[in-house]
Amino acid sequence: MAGQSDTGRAAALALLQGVLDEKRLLSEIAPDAALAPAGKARARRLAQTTLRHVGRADALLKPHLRRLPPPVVRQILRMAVVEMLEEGAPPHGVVNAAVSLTRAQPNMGAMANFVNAVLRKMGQTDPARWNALPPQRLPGWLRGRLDSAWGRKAVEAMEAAHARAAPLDLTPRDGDAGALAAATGGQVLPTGNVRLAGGQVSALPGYDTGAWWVQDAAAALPVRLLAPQPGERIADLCAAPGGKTLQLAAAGARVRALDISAARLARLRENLARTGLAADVVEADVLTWQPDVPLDAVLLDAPCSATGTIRRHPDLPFVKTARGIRPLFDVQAQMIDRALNMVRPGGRLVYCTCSLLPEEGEAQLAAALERHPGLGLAPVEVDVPAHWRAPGGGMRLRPDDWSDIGGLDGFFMVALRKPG
Ligand SMILES: C[S@@+](CC[C@H](N)C(=O)[O-])C[C@H]1O[C@@H](n2cnc3c(N)ncnc32)[C@H](O)[C@@H]1O
Repeated sequence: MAGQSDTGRAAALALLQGVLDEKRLLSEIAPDAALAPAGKARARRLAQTTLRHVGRADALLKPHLRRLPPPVVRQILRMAVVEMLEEGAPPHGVVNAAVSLTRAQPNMGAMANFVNAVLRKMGQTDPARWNALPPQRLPGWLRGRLDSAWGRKAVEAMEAAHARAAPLDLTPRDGDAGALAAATGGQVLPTGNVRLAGGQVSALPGYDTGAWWVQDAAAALPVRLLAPQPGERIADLCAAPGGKTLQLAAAGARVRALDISAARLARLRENLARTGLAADVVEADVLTWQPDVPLDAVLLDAPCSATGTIRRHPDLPFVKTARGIRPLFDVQAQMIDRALNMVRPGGRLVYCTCSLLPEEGEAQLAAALERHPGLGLAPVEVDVPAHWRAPGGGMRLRPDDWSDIGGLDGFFMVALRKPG
């Protein structure tokens, strides 16, 4: 009978096939229902670690493959190499598990000896050789764009950042990062978040009472730029699953949290319930919705390529394409125009995207300023490193920033003021 770890490997293999062979995002692949929560988490972790290092595994495997094996066998080999060399799992167990997994695949029994022979050689690899392999490269289309935007050195630094899993950042509901750090054993970040190495979220102190929520330090900054005041009417457009809604509500604003996705809004409602915070939840399309009265401020966290989140979503580079992303640029511009329509004269708009592409950040800002004469940059009171400030206004954050303390998501954000 298969043990939990074998079942976990089979589930991880299914996730890898979904991403690498079927070009589906991990979030779109239902986890194996037969697995216990810990097994699901392990399968996801193994799949994600493999995705972060596929390029390095291929570099080691290449001399041993006279021709490419069938896709399923290729994924088994890649996963086993990463388990042995990146995770440091004992080769004997990994090789045996990979051979069993190969035998369990339809019509792949004859490949079992080949898998065994290749992986036995891989198991003898000097760890120093693995560690010396360069980080996995981004796909050509994305690498080219980032290279022309930020330069080759920056791209290599971002690739190195993508090889590392993201830490766990928490936002305290009461703003007291010091107390939360003391309770959880975490580190206070300059953004007012608390950083932990990882761990089971629901087991951390304060989870049940909703004393905090999980939110990358970079993702917590747009609300700080908006500087919500108690009683202000603020719409959080594209709100789900609601990290920014929670920040706005915790600041005492009267929040309308709007999103087009009912499934994602269900998660937002759960987050509100857990933290005991209040917002008016609206399922609607930003491109058609209009508030009944003009708003003091709007936060627009627009749908984007999400290329700033590759550290936590290593599946993205294998699934997203330049062609798939391009239509979003127009949507973002339309959303900015709609959002400005919702704000009262003198009101604020914060626009942000978790993207590394200037088309979704700096270029959107420049075009919006051109389309809307009188629209101005709002003063930014947040204390951030000078190099985060983008030359044309707003802030540019990259995953290779803060490399000594675990990095942060890539983002562009800007605060704008509508003419009075
Ligand atoms: C970047 S995510 C938002 C993350 C969220 N602001 C947070 O901090 O948790 C973008 C969201 O935009 C929503 N969305 C996409 N197109 C939309 C539209 N036309 N109208 C409203 N929401 C939309 C998606 O459902 C998704 O939840």
